[in-house]
Amino acid sequence: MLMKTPLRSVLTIAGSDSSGGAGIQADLKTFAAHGCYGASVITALTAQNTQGVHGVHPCPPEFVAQQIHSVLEDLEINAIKTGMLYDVENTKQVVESLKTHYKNKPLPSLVCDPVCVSTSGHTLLHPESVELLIDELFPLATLITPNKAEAELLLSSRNPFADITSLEDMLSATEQLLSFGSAAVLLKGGHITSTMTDVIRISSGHPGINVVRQGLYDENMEILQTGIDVADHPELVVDVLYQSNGKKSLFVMPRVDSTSTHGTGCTLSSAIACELACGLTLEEATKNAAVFTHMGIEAAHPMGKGHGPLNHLHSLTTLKIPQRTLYNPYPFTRMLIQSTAKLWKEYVEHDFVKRLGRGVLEIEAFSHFIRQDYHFLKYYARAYGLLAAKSTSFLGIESSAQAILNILQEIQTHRALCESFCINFQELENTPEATTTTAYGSYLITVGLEGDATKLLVALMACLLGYGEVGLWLTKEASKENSWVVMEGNPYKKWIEDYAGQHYQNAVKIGLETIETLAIADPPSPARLEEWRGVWERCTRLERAFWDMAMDARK
Ligand SMILES: Cc1ncc(COP(=O)(O)O)c(N)n1
Repeated sequence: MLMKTPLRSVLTIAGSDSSGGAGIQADLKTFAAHGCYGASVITALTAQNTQGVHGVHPCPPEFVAQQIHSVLEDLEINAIKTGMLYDVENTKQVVESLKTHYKNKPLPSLVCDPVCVSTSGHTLLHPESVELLIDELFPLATLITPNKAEAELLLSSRNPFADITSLEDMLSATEQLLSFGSAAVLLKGGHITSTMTDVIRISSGHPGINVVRQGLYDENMEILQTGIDVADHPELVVDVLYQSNGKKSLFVMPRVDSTSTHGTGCTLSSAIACELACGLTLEEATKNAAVFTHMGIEAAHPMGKGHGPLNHLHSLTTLKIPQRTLYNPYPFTRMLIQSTAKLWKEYVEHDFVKRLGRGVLEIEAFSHFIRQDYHFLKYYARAYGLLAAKSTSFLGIESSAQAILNILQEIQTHRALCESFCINFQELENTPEATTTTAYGSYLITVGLEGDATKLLVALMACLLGYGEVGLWLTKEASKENSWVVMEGNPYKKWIEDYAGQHYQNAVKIGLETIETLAIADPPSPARLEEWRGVWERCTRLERAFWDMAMDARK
């Protein structure tokens, strides 16, 4: 018999959004994207679209009770999420049904998204229900996930003029919200702009606080650039998690400038419920769910005339979307680059590269580099051989074989280039291999021997992509008026042209397409993703070291 991993079931109790971006529809899509089975209890129907909510038709409370009963008496539910409850009757009913059903057994993880007002400004919870939500539902909840407006509304019911405008306000608001009785509070920072300075100030003022940097910042918490398309000083979104055991965490993400945010709160709370259903800790669940939601916004398609939905199914469908170039053509690769943005920039904009672009790079440095690169390419080709061995489709084998042929061609170019610099073939072959070359090359072989195809491709991409980036960057700079990059009379012109050329850029494109396909066909677990990030970072570091080595060879 086929062994199956247990399917986790998650229930959403929420309102229906006819336009499919928020509510029940967002929740079920998010459950599916997480590989969870989704059940749903509808509290109200809404007639809405990306421009607003045009009507609400609440479900009779008896029927809400009947739906909950039908689901819970039959299915084993591993986590529950509540969203729009709309009125006093239904809020009361949800609390009562949950209490009745779980009288003699533990309530599964309950994530309560206190949906009060839609992004478009429509009331989704009657004001009289707020007290009930606080007094009756929150004490049952594992987590509540208010945004700024919801937190202000909840707090104002006890304390007039609650106004949350800074990270400090957020911290004190979470503390007050926790006193309403849930086991934890996640206050979402989407409507409050923070900077890294704010995060540093808060974390130094609260020694116990855990800053989860989502892999976007280096150890010194400097703001980084991808070198491709991230602003110099990005505005941040910081979510604050406060647990009743006293643990406080900040989840720091760059702000995505997008109007495709309809359903963001529903998606985040649903993703957390799925992660909790799968047994993750609250902190891990929040971290993964925040990344999931962030990527959903990045991968969104413009839809409708107003605030369109995020892409709930980005992890399943990004590659199948015809015009992938709309916002972010390579989300997985971009995420890798962002995770090592500073290092990446140090590699592709290395002094070696800049001097080469100006045509003033010392011949000793280039000669050392080209000889070592010649040795390195042997490892590189062998690693692609391992990739072919790990491929299970002819397409995979073909693209690895093609990569090897490309490397063999690159070797020919190196030999010709060396001759033009008066280094003959024998001299090239006889050059001793430097430690840095061995370190990098043998690391690729090790990853190839021990890991899966995607991990090996991640290792190979740092070189493939980096050289492509260097070629394009220098060429683009050269085309500017009074550019610092000199092509005429530059002894390294041919080298630049080769990497900016169609042939090499085509190889880069194939590499990108392949890695995105692999990462989406077999979505990584958080642990596996972290491992891939580590491989990426190490290879980027080794690339930087390669050019450091060349610079050290100058007399
Ligand atoms: C049924 C339903 N549930 C929740 C929301 C909130 O979502 P948003 O804040 O994106 O409008 C909504 N608009 N409709």
